[in-house]
Formats: sequence, structure tokens, C-alpha cells
Amino acid sequence: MPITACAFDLDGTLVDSIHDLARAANLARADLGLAELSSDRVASFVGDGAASLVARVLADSNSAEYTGTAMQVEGMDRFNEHYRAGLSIATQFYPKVQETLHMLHERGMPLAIVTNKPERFTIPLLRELGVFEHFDVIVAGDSLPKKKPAPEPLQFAALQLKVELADMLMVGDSENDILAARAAGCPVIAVSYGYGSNIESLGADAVIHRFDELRDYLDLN
Ligand SMILES: O=C(O)COP(=O)(O)O
Ligand SMILES: [Mg+2]
Repeated sequence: MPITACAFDLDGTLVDSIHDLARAANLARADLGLAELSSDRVASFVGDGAASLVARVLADSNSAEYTGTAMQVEGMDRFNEHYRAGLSIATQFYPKVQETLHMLHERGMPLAIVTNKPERFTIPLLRELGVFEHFDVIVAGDSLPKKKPAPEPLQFAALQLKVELADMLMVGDSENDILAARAAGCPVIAVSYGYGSNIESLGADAVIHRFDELRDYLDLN
């Protein structure tokens, strides 16, 4: 793979954000008189952006969709407030992420974030974690009309980075990341430690178990 740029998913790939997401989700549920869900349960609802997360968390069902009911609108408002107030209380980089991002940035590798997390959370979270400046482009879940698994966010990132899609490596933890990469024509590596289920069977070019294994796939000089 002649990789000249990298695009990274955020939740479940760079950072373990589930405890802050689950806290905000459960505070929103409590505001609406609903009982607490386990972090694992909330993790199984992450991946399609905040509106889907809120719909699934309120219904405690993976098939719930956000249609804008009064309860969902209220739940979304509550979730926004709680999550914005505690984006990085318990959120941490997975092992070797910081070092590897820093090394790639130092070596001049163009880097993108391509996440389904909305901009209102993505940008402050990256700032709070001290890595905002490492990325040349940030495409969030609501930056464009379509989000992953559509190819547009990766197409937009490649355009901004001035690289070919075939030369931009996508790294993610869920089926949406792999589908988006396939649709866009990007090579894709899956991480095994995130929130996606059955990641080994989803047809990524490779599966890695620790973030710095990425080095093996990049032509670093
Ligand atoms: O917030 C989400 O739903 C998922 O975010 P991700 O695309 O960074 O995994
Ligand atoms: Mg993810």
C-alpha cells in the first residue's frame, strides 16, 4: 500500500470515550425517569452519530431510529448538555495512540479525523485531549450531508489533504468505517479493541490489536 495520508475514526479507535458517553446517556435517561444502562449496553449503540445514540439509549434498543419525537428531542437536549459538560472526564487514548499520532505528525504525514461524532463534541474533545493541531482536516458526523458508511466524508478528507483516495489509509473500529472506506476506495485497517462487533470478519485489509502496529503498514522514512 503506497500510503501517503491517514484518516482516523475517533470513538473506539483513537479514544475510549464510552464512560463519558455512558454517563451523559444515563444522566439524560435519568432526567426522563428512565433507569441506568450498563456501559457495555451504551457501547453497543455507538457508531451512527449522536441522534442514533440518543434514540437507541432512550428505547434501549439497537433498532430505534431518531424521528424527532418530543421525548427524543428532550433526550437529545439533555444528552448534549451532559456530554458537553464532561467530554474528557474519563475519556482516554488507547495505548500508543498519542505517541503514534505525534510521530506521524512530526514526519509530515497528512492526517484526518473522519468521525460520526458531531462537530460540537469532536472539536472540543480533540482540543481537550491536546491533539487538535495534529489533524489537517476534521470531518465530523454533521460536517457534510452524509456520514459514514457513505463515502463522502472520506472523499472530502482526501480532497482537503490533496491525496488520492487509494493512497489514504482509513483506520476504524466499526463496520461503518470499513463500508465507508470500501465505498470510497480507500485501504482500511480495523482495530480490534473498539466498539465494533465481529470486526475480524468484516473484510478490512488488516486487523491490528494495538495502535502502533500501524507503523508496519506505513512507508515511514
Ligand atoms: O459518535 C459516534 O456515533 C461514533 O463516532 P466514531 O465515528 O468516531 O466512531
Ligand atoms: Mg468508531
